[in-house]
Amino acid sequence: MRVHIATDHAGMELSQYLVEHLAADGYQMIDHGPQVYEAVDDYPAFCIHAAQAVMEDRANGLDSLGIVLGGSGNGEQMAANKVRGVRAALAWNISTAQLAREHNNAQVVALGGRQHSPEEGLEIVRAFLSTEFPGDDRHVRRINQIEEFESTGDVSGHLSHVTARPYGDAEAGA
Ligand SMILES: O=C[C@H](O)[C@H](O)[C@H](O)COP(=O)(O)O
Repeated sequence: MRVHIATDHAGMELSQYLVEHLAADGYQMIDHGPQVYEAVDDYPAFCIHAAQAVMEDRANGLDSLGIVLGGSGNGEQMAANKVRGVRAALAWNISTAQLAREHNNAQVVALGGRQHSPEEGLEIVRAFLSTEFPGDDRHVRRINQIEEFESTGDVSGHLSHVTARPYGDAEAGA
């Protein structure tokens, strides 16, 4: 399996550790940088580039996955999720990594390099990469609703499930 990985300065140590160990596991690792440490570099372009590469591979029939890293993983997840079709999940333990695949069919995992030891980060990423999406109907249905909104900007067809009730100050002003 091909794996695209990107980081910023805050995730570089983890990124290098993951590239080395995942390549030894047999994954085809594509490193989208940065290649040189710069303490003030910015995560969006690196992460977006890696996420785009995942989607390009998938459009060509490859089941590639992606890893985006930073200090928290938050901004990296946000950036990756701006790429059309990407479902990027922030994982902070093995369970959330597995659930990102099992329930959300995430193609990209985000991790915070400042939140985990390299060894722990590797185990979280291994859990993500080795878990399949079983395709349960309820999860497919929910993913389809996200994709519907992404392509149409509208989820009103599902609004029968949604209520918005004002409480507190909002109730007084309603
Ligand atoms: O969500 C963003 C990431 O955690 C970044 O890696 C982080 O904001 C970088 O922080 P700093 O520029 O203070 O090293």
